[in-house]
Amino acid sequence: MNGFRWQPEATDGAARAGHLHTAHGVVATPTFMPVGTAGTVKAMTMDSVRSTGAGIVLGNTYHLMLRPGAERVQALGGLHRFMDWPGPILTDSGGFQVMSLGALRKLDSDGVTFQSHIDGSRHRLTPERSTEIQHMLDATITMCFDECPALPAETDAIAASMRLSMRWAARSREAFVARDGYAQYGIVQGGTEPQLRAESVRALTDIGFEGYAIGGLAVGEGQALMFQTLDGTVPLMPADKPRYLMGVGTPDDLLGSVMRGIDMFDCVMPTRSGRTARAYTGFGTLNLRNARHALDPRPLEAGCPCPACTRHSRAYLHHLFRADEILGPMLLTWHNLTYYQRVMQGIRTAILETRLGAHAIELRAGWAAGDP
Ligand SMILES: CNc1nc2c(CC[C@H]3O[C@@H](OC)[C@@H]4OC(C)(C)O[C@@H]43)c3nc(N)[nH]c(=O)c3cc2[nH]1
Repeated sequence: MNGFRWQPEATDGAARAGHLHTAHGVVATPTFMPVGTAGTVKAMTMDSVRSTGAGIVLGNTYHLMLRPGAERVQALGGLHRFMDWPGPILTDSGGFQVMSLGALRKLDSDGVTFQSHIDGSRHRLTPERSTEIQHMLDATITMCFDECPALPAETDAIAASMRLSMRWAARSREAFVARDGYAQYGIVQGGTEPQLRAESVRALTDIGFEGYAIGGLAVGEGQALMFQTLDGTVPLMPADKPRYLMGVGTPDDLLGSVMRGIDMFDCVMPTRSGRTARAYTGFGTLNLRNARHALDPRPLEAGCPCPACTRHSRAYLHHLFRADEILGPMLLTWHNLTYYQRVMQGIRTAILETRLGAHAIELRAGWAAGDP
């Protein structure tokens, strides 16, 4: 019996609330996973990440294999000890980053050869090597090595790419070393084509994984097409396993995706925006570099428990960004991650109380209202 399991708790329509039990602790779902690409959630200490309410953080094969190197992280005790994060860690398999970051790359049916965007050195990733690297990192949740095709693309190109990813999923599963409380997720591909998505779900469930991700989305297709693809794909996925939508998204994306049956999310938005003075709040987003904040003594968001909101004013945050002070990105990243966790906690409570529909209307009204 693998100690890893997703325990359902309540449903409201297609939305689910539950607990993910792993070797590194239990996490409530739906959950938002802060992105810790190179072994750090940028501008945050692990204590501050924990204080936002985050349960799982993300790491990444591509970045860590290039620097400091998977063998070094393993020699130092694995990623949990390296970054001092005792909770669960999910690592992405690197394929997506090679396609979006690798300087030069050659894709073949066996894997991908690429040049590091850091120093130009040559590397190769295959399903076996990606799975081995994630094992060396001691990832709690390992992702299959896949190819995420750029959209829009011809249907036959999407089909060929999905079928390659399914062959790579089988090889990733073969290479996976099962351990109690650890998991490997398959990644559903197929672009926005319902039949191809259905074929991909069948291929992955035939192999059998502890969880299933939906990949190939949040690549510019837009929210309507993303939701339409979820509507056709999620009902085909195993109901008793966790569902992870990769790379998503804005708070509105999270709400609509939870309502369509998604349990897990990752997105660089709250952290990347925190470094560029964009604040996420219950009344929409705010650009703190804007001059209108220069003399505003109010907290960024009334009721937010984060240090930026409990100890400082908008005027101070505005000053920090105008002065290019490191504390600006630190405080605003802390705020944005806190806000994302509060959104997920509010959605989770609404599911437990079977009032997600009403809660969704309240959230959307707040986002539309703008700054009070
Ligand atoms: C933003 N939209 C988006 N991201 C996607 C990802 C990667 C998600 C990773 O990329 C970073 O977000 C840009 C995150 O930070 C690290 C830690 C690098 O990992 C996260 C995907 N990954 C795989 N393996 N397969 C996919 O089909 C896929 C689709 C995505 N769509």
